[in-house]
Amino acid sequence: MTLSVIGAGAFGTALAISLAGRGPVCLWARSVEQAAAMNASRENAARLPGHTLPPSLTVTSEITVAAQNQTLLLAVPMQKLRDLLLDHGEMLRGKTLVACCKGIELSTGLGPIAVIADCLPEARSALLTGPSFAHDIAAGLPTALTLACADADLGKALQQALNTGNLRLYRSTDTIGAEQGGALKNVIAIACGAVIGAGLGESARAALMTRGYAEMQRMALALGAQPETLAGLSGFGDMALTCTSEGSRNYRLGLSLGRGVAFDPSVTVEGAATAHAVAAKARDMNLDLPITACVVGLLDGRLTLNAAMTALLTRPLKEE
Ligand SMILES: NC(=O)C1=CN([C@@H]2O[C@H](COP(=O)(O)OP(=O)(O)OC[C@H]3O[C@@H](n4cnc5c(N)ncnc54)[C@H](O)[C@@H]3O)[C@@H](O)[C@H]2O)C=CC1
Ligand SMILES: O=C(CO)COP(=O)(O)O
Repeated sequence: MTLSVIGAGAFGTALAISLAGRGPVCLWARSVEQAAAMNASRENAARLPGHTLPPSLTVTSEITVAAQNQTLLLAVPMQKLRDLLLDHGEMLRGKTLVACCKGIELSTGLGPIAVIADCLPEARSALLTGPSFAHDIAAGLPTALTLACADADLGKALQQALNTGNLRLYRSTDTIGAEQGGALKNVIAIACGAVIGAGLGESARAALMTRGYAEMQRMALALGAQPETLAGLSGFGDMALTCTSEGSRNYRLGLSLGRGVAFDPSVTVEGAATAHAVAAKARDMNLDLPITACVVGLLDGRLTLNAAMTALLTRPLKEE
């Protein structure tokens, strides 16, 4: 299987480095300058400094070159996925597209697989998601991810093609569960960061993770996900990583909210838009997601952290 990675951010570059250990990989950067700089320095200094690009990895800014390969990994932020698909629809039509983003589209409430189906119905799609920091993958450290694909045979082929020495892939046909787990855990990570940032303690964080997981299940199962998927790498696994590590940008945004300090708006934080998308969807579906609602209130500046904690602690007492 010949491979291209579309999007030369931290994650796209890390995946390309790992996959290049198996054979030639083409990495597409949208700017000519970035592609030239990466080819010259053999590093992605802007997004993933300190990791050398192997010789079998070529960087290009020509989508026609990247689209010569049949299987394309799409590693752009969730809110940019539709633009990418529409901008390059002619080139991507009929390809196998593996979404590598985590989130829910704000304008539609759709996850990555559904956005691909909406924009390019002829494309074959899959999702690669789970607990993994880009710098861990690029450093060759062990990671395990979920490869979700509704077409079981294609899923098996992709699992074989994308598994590398340090990247172990488990497959699933539950694309809804994988999409929802990867998206919703980022919202809970923001909440956990806020609690730690405000000095409310690790017991409070454990409570938020557990009740946050209950919220993730409530939404995902209502959409048709399987509970085992939520309990796997793409759900529980990624929540555990992102809610406990300062390596996570979502968690770091939460820390800033809890400490009352500014956060660099240029950093990709998927959970912010996703929290708003999920809260709107929960209203439409008549689902109660109190932690998500508090995260939205914090992000919008409508709620202080103390008010959010009071709102959560004074909810009616109920069975677990
Ligand atoms: N960084 C990480 O450790 C991990 C990231 N992810 C996911 O990967 C996705 C991408 O994140 P990162 O690579 O970390 O972000 P990043 O901020 O490092 O890079 C994003 C890249 O997307 C490109 N881009 C933005 N808009 C675009 C458009 N309209 N067309 C084409 N390219 C566009 C940017 O130029 C940039 O190269 C996110 O959904 C994230 O949740 C998943 C697992 C790990
Ligand atoms: O999804 C990730 C780890 O699995 C990356 O987390 P952040 O996007 O919060 O940095």
